[in-house]
Amino acid sequence: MANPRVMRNLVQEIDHVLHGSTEHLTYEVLQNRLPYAKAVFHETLRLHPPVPKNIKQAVADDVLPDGTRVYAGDFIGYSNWCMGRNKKVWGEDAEQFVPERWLVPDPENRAIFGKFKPESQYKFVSFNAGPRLCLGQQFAILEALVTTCVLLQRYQFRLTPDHPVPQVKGSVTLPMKKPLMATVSRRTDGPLPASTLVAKASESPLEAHFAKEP
Ligand code: HEM
Repeated sequence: MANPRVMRNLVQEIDHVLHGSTEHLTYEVLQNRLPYAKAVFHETLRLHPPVPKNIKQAVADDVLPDGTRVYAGDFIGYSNWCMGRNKKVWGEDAEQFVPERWLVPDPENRAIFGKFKPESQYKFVSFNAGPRLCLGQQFAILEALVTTCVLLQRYQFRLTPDHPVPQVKGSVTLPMKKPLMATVSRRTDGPLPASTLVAKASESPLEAHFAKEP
């Protein structure tokens, strides 16, 4: 809602793939045909991880990649909220909401927004990493995509005018301090026809994003 460009692209992808119906909302479609929606979900969790910090205990002596010694029994805390915003990890635009960072061109498929490119679980740690990776990760992604598709096919969401930047409370999870105030109205524009999609490759948001890269 705070990013009209992303919202427009998201609605266009959903309309283009699903044609205003939930009939085509299959597992295959959710996995492979909605790369932009998947990118928006991952970009949201990168900047707003529902588990924003964590603590682990070393089971054996070890040395971290930067040379720090760790001894069995030591506790190590880390903030994935900070990791998600770290420019050394995500680049200069780390604090910007840019779903395109999760997409690569897909010449075979010719999908308008390219192909979803997952990151290493040790870089994108919102679902933890390693042997104790979130067991529900794939389920959570599918659930989020289904909900996004169903809602955006039917409703339009707008932040109330002059909405302040939402603040979060410090907690084990990441609750908001105040409710997000929005206006929800039924969509009257119907599914956007494919002709309103990115007309020329040079106007593709994905290519525009890549064009910025050195
Ligand atoms: C956006 C949604 C979700 C996020 C961000 C998330 C994140 C996480 C994180 C960070 C952990 C690691 C906690 C730790 O041990 O330090 C975790 C563990 C786990 N999650 Fe999720 N989770 C999500 C949704 C789900 C769902 C929908 C399910 C089940 C259907 C689920 C099931 C589990 C289970 C069983 C574990 C424990 C895995 C283990 O310790 O081996 N999660 N999740």
